[in-house]
Amino acid sequence: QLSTNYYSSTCPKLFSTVKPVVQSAISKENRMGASILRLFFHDCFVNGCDRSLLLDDTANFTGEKNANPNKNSVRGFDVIDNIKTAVETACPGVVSCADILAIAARDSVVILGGPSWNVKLGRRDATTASMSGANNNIPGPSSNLDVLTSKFSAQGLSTTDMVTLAGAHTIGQARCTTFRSHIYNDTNIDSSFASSTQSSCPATSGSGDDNLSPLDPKTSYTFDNNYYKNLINQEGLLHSDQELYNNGSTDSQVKTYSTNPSQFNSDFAAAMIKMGDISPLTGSQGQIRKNCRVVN
Ligand code: HEM
Ligand SMILES: [Ca+2]
Ligand SMILES: [Ca+2]
Repeated sequence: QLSTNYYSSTCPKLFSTVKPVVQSAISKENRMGASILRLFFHDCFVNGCDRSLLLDDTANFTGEKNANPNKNSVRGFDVIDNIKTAVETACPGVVSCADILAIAARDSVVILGGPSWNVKLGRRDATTASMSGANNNIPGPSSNLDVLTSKFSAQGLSTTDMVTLAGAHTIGQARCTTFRSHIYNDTNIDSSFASSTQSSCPATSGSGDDNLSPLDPKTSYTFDNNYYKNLINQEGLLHSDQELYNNGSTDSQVKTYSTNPSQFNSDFAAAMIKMGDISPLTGSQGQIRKNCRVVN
């Protein structure tokens, strides 16, 4: 039902309106591309890619921003607002926030050197959100391979898709609280990587919880296949990262990607399209929000 040319007559300048806003946000702060890509994932796993995540909490509405996987963690909402403002100027009332984020996620990957793909469009925006869905559906950093597999499977994504999409951790940063246990307690970690990471993440819970470390230290701002090389070197930052290469069924795919960047790139593009297909609102469902943070 979604199509790549959905706005070709109603908003022909859509792509050329979105990309410069994404570009300037990344130029201002390199990390922002990663943050936008993650917004897409955390939204699509809760009621599909309906941008439930973008809705602000109000006195009588509880959204997803304060769910555990999102609180003090997801970021980039102001950039989505800036894109929406630019798109509303070009084509008022036509383009959904749902589609804007799908385009912005693609543009972020491209700007950081990753693959491109044709974004399917025609999604509409939710009028509801689900805090419990966010808490239950989005896998946490201490998940083992079985939990990761089942949370992706619940969204119609295969284990192969999961290993591919986890390659998004080739960019961006994580807070100490999300990897403390891995770097202090796990044994499937390179010892010098563990000690260097420990230097900015104190062992005691409550101290330095928000200190950041790069998910892929060597090429933190480049979308490449280096994440998989890290896993083979036992340099995954999160417990969940290293689970993908821990003598299990996904080891072979990690190995393939570590030596074959073009296969990773083409699989990543295909998997992003697949994730973007999760339960879209179409036709008369939902609405085209005027402001991505509030229901019309
Ligand atoms: C496989 C299961 C996954 C788990 C357990 C996981 C977990 C995490 C955690 C704990 C963080 C750090 C958050 C923080 O400290 O605030 C993070 C960051 C990130 N995740 Fe994932 N993630 C997964 C899959 C994905 C997928 C599928 C994508 C996108 C396709 C993605 C994109 C990102 C990005 C880009 C960042 C860095 C964000 C930034 O720097 O602002 N992750 N992830
Ligand atoms: Ca959603
Ligand atoms: Ca990288």
